[in-house]
Amino acid sequence: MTADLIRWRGGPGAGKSTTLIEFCRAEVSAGAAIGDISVMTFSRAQASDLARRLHELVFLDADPKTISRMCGTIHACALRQCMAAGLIEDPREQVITVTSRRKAPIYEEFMAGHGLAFDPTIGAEDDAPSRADLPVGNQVIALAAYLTATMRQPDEWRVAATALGLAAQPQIWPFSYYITAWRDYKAKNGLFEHEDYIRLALVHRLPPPASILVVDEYQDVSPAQDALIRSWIEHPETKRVYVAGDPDQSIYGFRGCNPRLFLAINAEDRGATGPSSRPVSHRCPVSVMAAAESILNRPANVSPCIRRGQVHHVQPPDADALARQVEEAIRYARTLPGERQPVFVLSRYQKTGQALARALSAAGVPCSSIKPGRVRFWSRVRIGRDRAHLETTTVSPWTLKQAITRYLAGSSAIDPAPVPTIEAETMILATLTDAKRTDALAALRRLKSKREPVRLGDVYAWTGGHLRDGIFDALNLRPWIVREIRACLTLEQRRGYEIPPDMVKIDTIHAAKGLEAAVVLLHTGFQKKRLDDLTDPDRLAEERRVFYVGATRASHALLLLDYGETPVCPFLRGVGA
Ligand SMILES: Nc1ncnc2c1ncn2[C@@H]1O[C@H](COP(=O)(O)OP(=O)(O)OP(=O)(O)O)[C@@H](O)[C@H]1O
Repeated sequence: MTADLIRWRGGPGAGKSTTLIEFCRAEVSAGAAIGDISVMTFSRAQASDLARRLHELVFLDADPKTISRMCGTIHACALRQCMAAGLIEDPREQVITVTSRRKAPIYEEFMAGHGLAFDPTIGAEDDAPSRADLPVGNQVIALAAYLTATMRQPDEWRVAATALGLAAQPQIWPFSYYITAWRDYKAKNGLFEHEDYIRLALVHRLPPPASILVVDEYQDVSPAQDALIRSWIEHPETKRVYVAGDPDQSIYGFRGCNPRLFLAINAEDRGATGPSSRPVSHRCPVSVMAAAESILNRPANVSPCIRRGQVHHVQPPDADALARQVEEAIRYARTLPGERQPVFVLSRYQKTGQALARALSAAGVPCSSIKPGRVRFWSRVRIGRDRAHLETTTVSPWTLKQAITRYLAGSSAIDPAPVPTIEAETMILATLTDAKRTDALAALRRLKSKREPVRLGDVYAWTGGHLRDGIFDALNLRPWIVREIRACLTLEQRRGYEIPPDMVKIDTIHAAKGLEAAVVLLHTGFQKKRLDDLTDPDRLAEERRVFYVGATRASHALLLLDYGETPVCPFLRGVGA
């Protein structure tokens, strides 16, 4: 038996995720319980966004953890099914990813055993100047994942390697030998990469995670994921399936994903089923949509909302000007309705994003990333004045900045103003060492255990008196960290309000897929060595879709940002000028 299957199509902001949430609500009204529904999407960020929205709109009284469990990536759902079937017992040990530092020795052991060059810092992002320039070991790992995701037979491997841009180094053949060796190595050691347990679930015909399946961002499923979901659609326990997607937002071709799979499902169609049935975008205003369509080079599956919106091309010449640009974006976002309006700074490449984060931080604007851990500076740094004396203990520079603001505002050495414990602790860790630190932390713990408030006067007493500006010299941190905290305080004083790190999210366009921000600064840079890729029509189409996804994250203003040395992507020239 095949379950009822509804497919909802629509361009950016057409309400695909919202419609899926409405389908969930209808299922609940018809008697479904949380455990009867499984919501799947592409990335963890999207899964947590969906969980938040389901909590706000459908499962108001449910435990957030229960809702989080019902929402996950397709990978996470497959993994859970493999664990339930006893096929994977200990995912912490058995699931490996190339970017995990903890798992790097596993990859290194295999590479060393085969004499392959390998760089464990290179991840699965589509970031390298050219795939053919990657160390051979990294090419093997990328190709192995691609072959599993695309379910290629060995006689198709060579063609697949060419499609992935890996064939420029014929001297590294035979690829097939290394691919087989890597698969054998994982099988022998009971290890699984993400694509492997999708295949495992498929091979073992594992049952679906729930009887009602909801899949968002279907345009980015790989052939293996598509096959798994189809097997779940056909499973006798499955009652209904809702899928949503937009072929114009398919941006993971380099991992074997294919938008045609979404259109090939035999489903009842809703949403944008033809040129006359374009839904209205609830996100993208007229000017943003016009810019986005010129990037895509054809009409979108959605028409703009009635807002005019703003599109500009900006070219800040240095980090200070970049910081002013971001501050202006935040000032504008703060005028919009809604409590918190984040600003996204999005780039095609992770390296560019990191350079932008460094430049902004140095100029005094705190920032974070969409994917956890990519921009860590404002959440965690190690204590110590130089590299040779770094401790393993860390402090949050953002909490420290808040503590110093309070510290500098104190009127006297016995100021009774209360101080949050976390700030007091951060000040102690960042300024004191050895016995003085131990004593101060013990005093802080005593106050906590007696439930007495910590006073500013206590902090002055523990940290060597009311040093005023001298507190910066007392910080046991590397000088560049102290400089960035000072720069942040200077900007705050000038503008009169704080910009917390989560107000400025810097990441790749890929990481922002499915999400939205009031203002998007879209970096226009394109790797010089990959400009030739754009002569291939399929690659050009995918690159256009990538920047289209970036541009359409903006609900109010899109700023095309030229910054740094990388050449401007050719099809962005003139957009927003
Ligand atoms: N019917 C509606 N009325 C008002 N606002 C809506 C409606 N549907 C969606 N929205 C709002 O529009 C925005 C985009 O909605 P949603 O995320 O569902 O779009 P999407 O099609 O999934 O977008 P994307 O293509 O980027 O994944 C959200 O802020 C959402 O709250």
